[in-house]
Amino acid sequence: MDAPTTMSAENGTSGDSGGGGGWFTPRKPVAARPGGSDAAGSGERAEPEAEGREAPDVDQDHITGRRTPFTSIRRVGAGGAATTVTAEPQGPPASPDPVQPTVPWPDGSERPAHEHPADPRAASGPQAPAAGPLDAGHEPSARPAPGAPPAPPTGTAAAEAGSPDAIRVRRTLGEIEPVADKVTSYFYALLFTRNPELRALFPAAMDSQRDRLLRALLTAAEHMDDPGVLTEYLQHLGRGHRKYGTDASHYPAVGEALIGALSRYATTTWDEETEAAWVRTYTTISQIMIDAAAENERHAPAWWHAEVVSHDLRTPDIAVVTVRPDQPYPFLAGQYTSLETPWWPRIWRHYSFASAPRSDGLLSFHVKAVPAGWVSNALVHRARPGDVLRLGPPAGSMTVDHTTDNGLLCVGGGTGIAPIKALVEDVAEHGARRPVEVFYGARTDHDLYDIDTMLRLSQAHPWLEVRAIVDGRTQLPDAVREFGPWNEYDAYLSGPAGMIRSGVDALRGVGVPYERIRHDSLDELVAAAD
Ligand SMILES: NC(=O)C1=CN([C@@H]2O[C@H](COP(=O)(O)OP(=O)(O)OC[C@H]3O[C@@H](n4cnc5c(N)ncnc54)[C@H](O)[C@@H]3O)[C@@H](O)[C@H]2O)C=CC1
Repeated sequence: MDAPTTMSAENGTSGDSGGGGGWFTPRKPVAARPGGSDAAGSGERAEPEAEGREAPDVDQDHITGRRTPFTSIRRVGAGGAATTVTAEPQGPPASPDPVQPTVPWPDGSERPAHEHPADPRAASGPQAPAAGPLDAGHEPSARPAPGAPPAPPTGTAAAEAGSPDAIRVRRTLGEIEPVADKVTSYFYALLFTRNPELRALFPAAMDSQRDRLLRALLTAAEHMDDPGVLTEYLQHLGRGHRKYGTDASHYPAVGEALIGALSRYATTTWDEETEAAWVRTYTTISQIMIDAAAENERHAPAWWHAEVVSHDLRTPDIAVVTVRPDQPYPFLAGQYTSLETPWWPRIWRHYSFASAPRSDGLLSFHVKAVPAGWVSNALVHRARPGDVLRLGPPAGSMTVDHTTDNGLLCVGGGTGIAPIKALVEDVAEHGARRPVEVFYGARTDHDLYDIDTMLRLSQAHPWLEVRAIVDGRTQLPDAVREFGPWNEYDAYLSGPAGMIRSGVDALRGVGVPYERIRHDSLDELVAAAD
């Protein structure tokens, strides 16, 4: 199964993945489903559905009619790159990665999400789109997640708060929310009809993909008044979209399709002022993305080729896949990447690195094949040594803070144990004498596919305690609550979205402040990601 987009305890916002909630509304807390298995909880995020689930119903006049010129978008990231977002009705500025984590089109990512600008421990690694591109969060009480914008204000008063542009943008979003599917269809119909060359940047079947791009754009627009978090988010999106072949010249076309779709469906609130507000907002969004991509291009490839060097089938549906990147791949333990197989071009999924950086440069992933998982099934049942995959940039901020001596409470459910193992190795390499407590949860004994590795680590390191929790009398989060106290620990949760939700609840219930709780994006876990 895919890995997540990383985040710390996060709040709810819409993002590039589909999971619970509409595009433009704050994420509603989703009740944990004890014992249940999340849609993506068991693995790969939902796969894109077949293309064309809905007739676009494109207005030909609209397609060929007046277009909104995005002349202020600079094609190259140089020259006074915008690094902060302004929602003031003036100057141009910057840009996101939709889906997949995203905005860039094709995917949308990067986890997510996962760089937390507001988090002092946030990793500075590349993308998060798996962070993905617009990842999103959930827990309403938690702080914003890395790589994801903060939850929007709620209520009428909140909707009317903020800059004039932000107010107009939110009014548009409020009006189109009930017809979000139609707006999406129309947006892509406009985009591809006017710019057929862009179609090749997207997967052949791309329902979830298309949702990501537009969703990412709208999510970003919704948060234009929060430059601190948004800028980081958009930069991440811009970097993450490089792997899709996104180019600065593509942004105006997307902006025109965006304005075309919004103006068609926001008939009550759309006027010249509103259009001007959207043009400024999109120009800001796209410029940030373009600048981030240009800056990233100076020191990192858009993607890495990675040859499979070993494929270890641990259970009938779980494989440990090890690859050798074609060039150095810098990342931090606890991060994840986006991965594309040769069998499903332009379909990217997130997987966490299952080891801390190794001297031989090899990277390992734990993959669980899930029923509808194109990528996960290919990786588990088809991939063999010699096959070449593509990797996006690393992302995620679920990394170890080496500036503190706090203990680490690590909770890994199923293949969510992968990044936990990497964190343990990271602590070991730093020679720290800080306590690390790992709770490794699984449905059955048989599902504890990596328990031998974890036990070997605990035998080698006296500061490490590993506990296997198999479903039965108690579930993973309950077990964590029974031990403790955890007030001297930083918590890391990795696994199914439901486990993370109930894990956060359990930890908060025993007094662990949310700023000490880190996990990947729940949205990434419950919906298609990149
Ligand atoms: N492969 C990777 O690199 C990574 C995968 N993940 C995610 O981890 C998940 C792993 O899925 P599976 O192995 O199928 O796990 P699973 O469904 O077999 O569950 C693993 C553990 O989590 C507990 N759990 C599940 N749902 C729960 C809930 N609602 N409340 C409390 N506890 C719950 C189970 O009791 C079990 O102990 C996937 O969602 C995947 O996206 C997360 C990080 C990295």
